[in-house]
Amino acid sequence: MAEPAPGPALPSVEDDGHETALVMLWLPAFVFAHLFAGYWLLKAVALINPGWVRSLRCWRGGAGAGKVDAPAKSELSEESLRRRDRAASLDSRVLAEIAEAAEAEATAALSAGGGADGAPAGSPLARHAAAAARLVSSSGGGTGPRSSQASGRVSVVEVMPVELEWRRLGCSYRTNAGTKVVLEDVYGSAHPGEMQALLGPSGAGKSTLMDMLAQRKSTGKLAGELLVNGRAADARRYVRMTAYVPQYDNFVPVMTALEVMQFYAGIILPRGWSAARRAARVEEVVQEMGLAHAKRTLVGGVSPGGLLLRGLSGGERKRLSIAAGILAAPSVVFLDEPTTGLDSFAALTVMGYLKRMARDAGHVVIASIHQPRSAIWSMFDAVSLLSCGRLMYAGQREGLVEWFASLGFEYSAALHGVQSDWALDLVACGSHKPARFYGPRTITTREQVRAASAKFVAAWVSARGLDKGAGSGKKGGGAGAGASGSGGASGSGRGLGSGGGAGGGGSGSWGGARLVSALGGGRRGSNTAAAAEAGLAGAPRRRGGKPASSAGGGSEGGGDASQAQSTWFQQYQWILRREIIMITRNPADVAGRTLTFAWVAAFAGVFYYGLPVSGAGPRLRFNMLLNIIAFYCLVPYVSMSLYTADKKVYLADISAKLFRTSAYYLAKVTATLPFQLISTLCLTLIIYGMAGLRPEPVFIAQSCTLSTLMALIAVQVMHACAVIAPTQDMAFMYSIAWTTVQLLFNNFAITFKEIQLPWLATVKWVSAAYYAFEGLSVVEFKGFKVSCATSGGPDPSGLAFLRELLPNAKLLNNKFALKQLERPSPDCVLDAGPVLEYFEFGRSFAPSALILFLYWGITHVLTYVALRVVAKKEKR
Ligand SMILES: Nc1ncnc2c1ncn2[C@@H]1O[C@H](COP(=O)(O)OP(=O)(O)OP(=O)(O)O)[C@@H](O)[C@H]1O
Repeated sequence: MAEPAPGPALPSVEDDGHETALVMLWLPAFVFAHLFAGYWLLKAVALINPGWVRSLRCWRGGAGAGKVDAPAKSELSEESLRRRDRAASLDSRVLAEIAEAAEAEATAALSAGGGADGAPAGSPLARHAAAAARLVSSSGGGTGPRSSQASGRVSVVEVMPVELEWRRLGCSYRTNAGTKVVLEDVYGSAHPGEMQALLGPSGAGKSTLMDMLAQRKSTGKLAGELLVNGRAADARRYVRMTAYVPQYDNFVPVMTALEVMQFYAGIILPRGWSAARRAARVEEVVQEMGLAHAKRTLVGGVSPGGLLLRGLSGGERKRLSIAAGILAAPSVVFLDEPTTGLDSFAALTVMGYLKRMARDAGHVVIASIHQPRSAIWSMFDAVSLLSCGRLMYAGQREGLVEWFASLGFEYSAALHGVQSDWALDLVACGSHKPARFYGPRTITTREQVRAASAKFVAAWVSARGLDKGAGSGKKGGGAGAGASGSGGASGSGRGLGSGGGAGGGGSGSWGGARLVSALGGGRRGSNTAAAAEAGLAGAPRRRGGKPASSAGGGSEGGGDASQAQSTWFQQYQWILRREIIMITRNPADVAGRTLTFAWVAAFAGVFYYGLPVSGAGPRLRFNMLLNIIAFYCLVPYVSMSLYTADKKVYLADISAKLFRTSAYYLAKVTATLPFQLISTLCLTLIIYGMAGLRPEPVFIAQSCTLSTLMALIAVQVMHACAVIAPTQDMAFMYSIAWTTVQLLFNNFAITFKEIQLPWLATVKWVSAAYYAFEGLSVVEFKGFKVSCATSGGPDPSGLAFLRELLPNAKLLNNKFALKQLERPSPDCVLDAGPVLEYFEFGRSFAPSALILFLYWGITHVLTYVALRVVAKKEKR
């Protein structure tokens, strides 16, 4: 390969100009990386820990200059912190009501009047019931649906009232032990303005029932029918007229409560709404849910990367979930155990808000709940009680005791305490129940559960005329099964058999014809502008608009449901905004990654600092180029937790059908790409400059392009693995498999022609490292001249040069060659090109860059397809 030839002036590390140019490459990149990361880090810290900023201002302004209103966190005792949080979790209106309720409690305790729920006057139960009643009565009594206008507020939207009825619901799974029936023959109904509890012992089937009612269940063998205003529910529309508030939310910890609401408003409110109207609706719901004081507070929690952020209290967070759920004024709101994880006071507050929301705006609220305390229990209008997948009772809350009394199971307030506790104890089977705790008669076996359930179902079916065939549409306070009296007693006129006409196509149902017409998009007069804009089932309707008349003749199937969603571009914009917030406010993301890249590059740069342009040059340069590629393959591992956290957020959103995957994916790429480019470029420039690779701008640009593409591929592969793999550990395994291929199949440590099994060499085609290494090597070595005489040291001859370049070469034993090379002339240069020939590297920059670009594109397609597949597989 030695080919003495006259050539251009050689670059040399000793050359001042060259060295300066390279320093000018890496030093600014290093400084920029720190300024850039520092900027985002400070912004994140200022948001996460405003106390620091306040202290900084104080310090800058001198003692006393920056008056701090609240005592610093450290100055507060645990108890005062707790009290402060508790006070902050309630708006003044609720506090006033609670104070009033407490006063009423005291009065009730002294008075001789009758207690609620049949509890003795003055008992804790009666006092709690009174307190709860006061808590939710902001504007007079009554349990029927009422508009928020009635309570003196003018709302931006109005809820479309919806009547639900479900019949013969069943669910079973195939298991190794045979078919497991988890729900059988479950009936029920729910009415506008009603808050209904799904109650039952653990494993009774509450979640299964709620998932079925919310039409979000896709596993198991499902049976039965769900009627919306007397008609079979259209799944697509139904999902849009309902909201499902899961037990655990999936909010981004670094977003404020207001930003969360704005995001949901941007996505789920109708596309035609102006920004001002959206903002008004957000403000309205924030006020409704008592979150006004917490608008600028971070949601908080554990951010991806493990940082624990202080934010909203448990109760506020739950209310934020509910607020996000009701933004689009859904007709039905399902809540999976809304009080789980809350202390009893926060639980009472949340349920108080829900109750008021149902009653004032006319939502149907259905919540599964475990052991509600008495005050919460008394807020429910209706209850469905399950045991072992069987329906034990469904109807007005007040009718529960009466129904079980008719079966011979007596309730005693003194012995059993809260009715809900008694009911749960009564229907729980499979264990011994001593009479001194449970009373003389109780249910202990599955057979007894089945018998009691069969009696209730028979009573329900008969009360609704379902046993005489569908379509009879029994209307009004249908009696039956001992619950009728309580239905009447509630003043709502809804007993066990009341409400929606059974299969009557709306003819006998409450408001059914009117609603069906409105859903179908009937007549779109100017006074129903919002509904027309939305054009969807259950879309928010402008307050004051008359309901669309049935004369419009529309049917439930006639509307253009797709108009209900925000446009693809709106979704893109809002997701983009959220993504930028997510990555810039998470110190482990943009700032952390940029700093990691900069320091990895600096460390490697010190290691390879000022590579010689002598015989050892090519070997060391190859080595360094391969190491750069290895860094690119390894560094994205630090972000694996971010990718898996992203997947969780995506799955939660997509299962709620919030947006399209394509909008999400493009927004994500748009948000992350600039930051990825910046950190990668910093890494490349720092290492390139410190090592002293070819200083000409064209080579720098080409090297940066190839390196960046390689880095983007590595990042994208990690992302794809995080999406494809079911767990983070598996994601690591998949990524390691890919990285291993990159590290082995690059043609350097072992060339492809040296691989003993020829078929194995074909793996090189999937090695991005191979394409990148070839491209970078060609850029570095093609036309690169190495001085024969620059090796220095005690032996400045070409022999020393050769020994550096080819330490194991047999050539060095050849006397003839040695003689020729012993005394190279001072202007002797060697072309490094033949080194490329040895590795069979010939592909020039452009095709290498193109291949890497396509590779990158394929990884994106793979990630996108994987996202769609996992979304489909997300079953409940
Ligand atoms: N995929 C499944 N395969 C088999 N059984 C299942 C499956 N999903 C749920 N189950 C069973 O269905 C029954 C009802 O479960 P579900 O979660 O609805 O009860 P739950 O009343 O909500 O219980 P909890 O109050 O403990 O959450 C349980 O016995 C559960 O083990």
